[in-house]
Amino acid sequence: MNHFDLPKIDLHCHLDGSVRPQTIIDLARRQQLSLPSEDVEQIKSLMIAPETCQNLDQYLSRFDLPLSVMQTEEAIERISFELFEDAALENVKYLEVRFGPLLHMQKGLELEQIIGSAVRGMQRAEQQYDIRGNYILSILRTMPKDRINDVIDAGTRYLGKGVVAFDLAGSERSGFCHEFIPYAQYARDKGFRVTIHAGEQGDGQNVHDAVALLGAERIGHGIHIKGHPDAYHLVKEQSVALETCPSSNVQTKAVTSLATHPVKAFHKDGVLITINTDNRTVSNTTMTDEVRKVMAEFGLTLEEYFEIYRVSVDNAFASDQVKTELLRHLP
Ligand SMILES: O=c1[nH]cnc2c1ncn2[C@@H]1O[C@H](CO)[C@@H](O)[C@H]1O
Ligand SMILES: [Zn+2]
Repeated sequence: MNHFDLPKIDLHCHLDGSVRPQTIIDLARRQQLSLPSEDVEQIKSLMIAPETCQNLDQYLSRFDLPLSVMQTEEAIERISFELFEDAALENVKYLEVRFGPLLHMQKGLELEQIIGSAVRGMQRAEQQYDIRGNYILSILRTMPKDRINDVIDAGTRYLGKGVVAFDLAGSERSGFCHEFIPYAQYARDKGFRVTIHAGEQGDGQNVHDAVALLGAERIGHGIHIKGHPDAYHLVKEQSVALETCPSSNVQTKAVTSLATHPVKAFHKDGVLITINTDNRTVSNTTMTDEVRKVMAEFGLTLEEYFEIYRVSVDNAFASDQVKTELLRHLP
């Protein structure tokens, strides 16, 4: 099967984890920043998280290097454009990219400039390639909460014009949802859709809480609903789609191996699952690779692949018009 040619949808992809290594080198030169190395292979190896990460936190240590060059409007615009370009060139037809605007203020950029730059890069790629997209604004759970509403306010200007949703990301502790209820509510009141990273490193209860307390319509990963009947039933009953990211899930030890990933079991049992990259560079992957790996490991038929593609369309935070276009790719 030619996985490259299949139409694909990626609903869970981080901007800062998907930067081309060569772009890091170019931008560092331009910004007169010193890098640990100027060799593209070296930079690549510093960015890719090992298969043997101890946990999610070790995986998350790989983001400092890309973030160091993502502190200007030009850099953010370029990286956004290149990510959509890379995805379009492997037949990704729709891509939702997320990033944490608060991580891009080290050199004095304002939130609106940061979000605007990301959106402009995406729109430039949309004009040039057969791809559509949207942005999701992530809040890092470990950061001070005093500027969360500022991110939501700045993003509101772009709602429906490139920004669609609110997310919580970063290190996952048990019970984190309780602290974020008013922020998720504020985002929903402003018109943001909600997806939350949960059940990746933390337990199934986090997934339950993300849906019940934060109004999550989708869950980033959600692996640990396996073994948590309440969370499992809630996800199924409320048709919450899981954004699984198989390679990343192996790296962060959300699963012990691809063979033990619950993606196929969930799908067979009627849990809505989607296949995504998480981080193209940090997880050293593409949508083609993720689809190939899952289809090979679990012997998925083309029909099953398109069932999953349809789940992605149904649960995308896209306009009806874009969804109609995406459904045209079904055989
Ligand atoms: O799989 C993940 N789980 C939780 N947080 C993540 C994951 N991948 C990336 N980030 C975090 O999201 C931030 C904004 O893009 C990144 O800087 C990283 O800290
Ligand atoms: Zn993620």
